[in-house]
Amino acid sequence: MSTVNIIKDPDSQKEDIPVGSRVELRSVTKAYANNSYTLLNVSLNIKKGEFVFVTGSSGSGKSTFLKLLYGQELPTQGEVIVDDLNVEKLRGDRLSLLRRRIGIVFQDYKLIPQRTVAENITFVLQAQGYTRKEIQRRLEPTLKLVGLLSKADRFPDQLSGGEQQRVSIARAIIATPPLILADEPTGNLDPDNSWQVIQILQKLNSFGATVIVTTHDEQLVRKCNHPVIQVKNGKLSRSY
Ligand SMILES: Nc1ncnc2c1ncn2[C@@H]1O[C@H](COP(=O)(O)OP(=O)(O)OP(=O)(O)O)[C@@H](O)[C@H]1O
Repeated sequence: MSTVNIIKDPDSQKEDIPVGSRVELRSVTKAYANNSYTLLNVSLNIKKGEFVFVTGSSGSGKSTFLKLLYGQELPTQGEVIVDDLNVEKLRGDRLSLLRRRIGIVFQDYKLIPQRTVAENITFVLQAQGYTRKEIQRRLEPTLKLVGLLSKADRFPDQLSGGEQQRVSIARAIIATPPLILADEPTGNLDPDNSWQVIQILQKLNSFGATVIVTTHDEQLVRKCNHPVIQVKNGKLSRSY
């Protein structure tokens, strides 16, 4: 397992991102209770440090794929591996530790309305027992990276949608996770804001994080030169 380094230089997060995670699906089938199957016997590898898009029509299974990676859903059959960990076998503390190594970004931001930008971003670190000093040390470079240094004291309803999504990215990455999962992060954004979000994710990827982004936005996918995993009829097919 790669180690999570600590942010040292406020002007450069490059040293802070650990070596990215490796992801593997081995003959995975996922069937929900009232449903035939969403994924059927799929195998897939995503290497450390890759940036991949996941596309597919509504209901095809994109979110399910991400949920399997962070243990929100368990496979009906097969194995889901993140780094050297079999996600299904993790329980309690070990599952929490895996989740600390994964930054998750959602389409609807999931910010706490009564808390400021800074509080939203640092809330998780507080819950994880980071010292106040360490939290402060991480906050500024993270705000800088997402372009929100001047808005740390605002509340979510005082921000645009694009800014809110950047807060949610900051929250996902402040602990410098080696794996970033973004589920339709641009689904509520206009093209300019979408592009900003993708550029931030690309920057984190250039620092070493493995990044997996689900999207419906074919234009965005075409604009970037990243591998694409298409989810269709229970299968995952990779473009390269
Ligand atoms: N908790 C659940 N219980 C039962 N069925 C579910 C559950 N979650 C998802 N499904 C079903 O699994 C299929 C895949 O859902 P999923 O959310 O992964 O698709 P998606 O590709 O992310 O869709 P969208 O693009 O609309 O977000 C759908 O048919 C959905 O109804």
